[in-house]
This record gives sequence, structure tokens and C-alpha cells, in this order.
Amino acid sequence: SPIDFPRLIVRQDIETPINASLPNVTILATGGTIASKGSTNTQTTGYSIGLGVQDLIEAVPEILNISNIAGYQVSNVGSGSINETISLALAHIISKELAKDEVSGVVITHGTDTLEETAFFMNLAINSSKPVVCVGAMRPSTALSADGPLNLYQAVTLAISPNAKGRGAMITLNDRIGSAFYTTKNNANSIDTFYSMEAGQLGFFINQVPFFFYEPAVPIGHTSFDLTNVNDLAQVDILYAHQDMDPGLVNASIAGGADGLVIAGVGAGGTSSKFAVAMEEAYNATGIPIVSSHRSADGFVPGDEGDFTIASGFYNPQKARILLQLALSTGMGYDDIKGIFAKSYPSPSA
Ligand SMILES: NC(=O)C[C@H](N)C(=O)O
Repeated sequence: SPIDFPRLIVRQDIETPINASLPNVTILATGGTIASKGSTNTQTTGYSIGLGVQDLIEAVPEILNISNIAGYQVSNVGSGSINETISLALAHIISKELAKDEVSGVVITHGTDTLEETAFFMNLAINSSKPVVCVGAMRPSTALSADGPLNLYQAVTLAISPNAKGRGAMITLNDRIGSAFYTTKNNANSIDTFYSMEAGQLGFFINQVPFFFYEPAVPIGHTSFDLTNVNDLAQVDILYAHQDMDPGLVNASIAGGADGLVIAGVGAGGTSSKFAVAMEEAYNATGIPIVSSHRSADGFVPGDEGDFTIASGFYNPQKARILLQLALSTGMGYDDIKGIFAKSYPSPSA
């Protein structure tokens, strides 16, 4: 049955009357640094989560001048702990919220470490032209120059912007607006962490007004999934390649319940030759999809890796994992899965 999360805040609870002339935005809070506190204002590591969705909203009362806000506390965890229950709850709640005529857009507050995974998940799972904006912070709420409040203000601005429609899920942080399809976290600590090297940014905030460089566009190879009746996700493990990689990891993952594998390969999807033998044997024995991606920060894996792996194209390992997970969870067969990866990059003969 669908997961039903209580709506923790109604608009009246934040002591702001509903203003019928303002757009309505729903904020879904999941945790992360944006919801964290340190013990001093100079502490920027080792802090802990301590703010709920109401605290996040109250820290930026200016958002109530531009919108009516409703909030859900979907979870309150570091983003490494986001799991299938939380991801599916987000997808189900967001679909319901955006189906309401009066809701202009949604904002997800989230830890930055895996923000790109949730953003990409929503990009695949939410079939609405209304904005889905994913936002986080690199400094806890207690820090000097905490970045969360302005990031949240910009996220709400984006969620109500007519120009933000039809662009899929977006990530905003540090004044930038990126497509969930391509944006990735590039630095473990710096505020300037989210961008997409090759495909670039969608836009930028100028005095808190979003400016887009291009008209709305759908990334080549985008696939939509209907998760209405999906309440469990397939297990997909990522194996990180390195010199002399242990071939035993393939069967260890499968024995651990993996329905599919993604390899963060060396270069454009490479592994040791003994690991390649193990992948081929596992594919022949089980038929499970094994997607070949890259451990390099950027680039793509072309479709010439042999019959027993599926080339990831431009999808990095963590995005390839989400795509494979949703494909398997909606019952897609091997050839169709191969197709959804192949359509996202040029064929070798093109
Ligand atoms: N900047 C952050 O949000 C990092 C945090 N560890 C997370 O939950 O992803």
C-alpha cells in the first residue's frame, strides 16, 4: 500500500495566514547539513542534525512574503542514509502535491552528499511540468556564513518561477541552478560543489531572481517511470574498480541479493581481465544486468564493452544505479534496459 506520511505542518501552524494572492509551495525535509547544528559558530565539521522542517522555514521568514508554505518531515537523516522507503515516499508525496492545481512547485531539503541521486530519482519518477527543486547546504545552520537560508530562499523562488517549468528536477546551491540529469557533487567540503562539467548549468540567481541560459529542454535519453504502484525497489550495488580488483566481489554482491550491478570502472568502464571474466560468468549464469560506468569524475562509457555489460553512456555510477533500479523495479526486461542506457549517448556509428 502507498506509504502515507503525516503532513506535519499546515500553513496556519507557521502563523502566517494563507494569502490567496501568493503561490503555494510544499517543502519536504529529509535532513542533511541544512538541518544541522554545531556547538559553535566556527564548527563546520562533526555537527549533528537538529532542525525540523518548521525550524528551516522559520529561519527564512522571507519565504512567507513570496509564497504560502506547507511542509512535510519525510525523514531527518544524513543523506548517506536515504533509502528506498524515503525515496519512494518523496516520489509519492510529490506526485500528489503537484497534481493539486493550487501547488506551484515543491522543494526537497536534503544532505548534499547524495542530493544528486534523489534529484535524479525525482527527475525519472515525477511526471509533471511543475518545478521539483532539490536544495541543501554545505555549512550547518549555526555556522558563520551558513549557506542554508539563502539556498532555501532561492529554492522557493525557483519553485514558484514560471520560467522553471518543464525543466525536470533541478538542484540549486550557491547561486547555481543545475539539471538533475547531469549535476553532480564535485567537492566533499567546498560550498562551490555542485556543477556539471560538460553539459553546464541551466541558470543562475541574480539578486535572488532565477535567470535561465536556455529555454526549457529535456535531456537526450530521458526516461520516465510510473512508480504509482511501486513500493519496493530492486537492489543494485555499485562496485568500485581499481588495480587488481577482486573478482569475488561479483558473486558476493549477487549472493547479498543484488538484482543488478553497476561497475565504477577505470577509464571508460574498464576492469581487470579476471574481473571481466567473473562478470561474464555471472551474466551467463544469472542474466542480471551489469552496467559499466566510470570512476572518473566525468566522461562517458561507449557501448563496446561486450555482450555481458551494458554501457552507462554519460550516467555516472550513482545515477546509473538509480536508473537501473527504477527499470528493474518497474519490470523492464534486459533489452529494454539496454535501450534506455543506449538512447542517452551517440551510437558508435553516428
Ligand atoms: N553537506 C551535507 O549536507 C553533507 C551531509 N553529510 C549529508 O547529509 O549529505
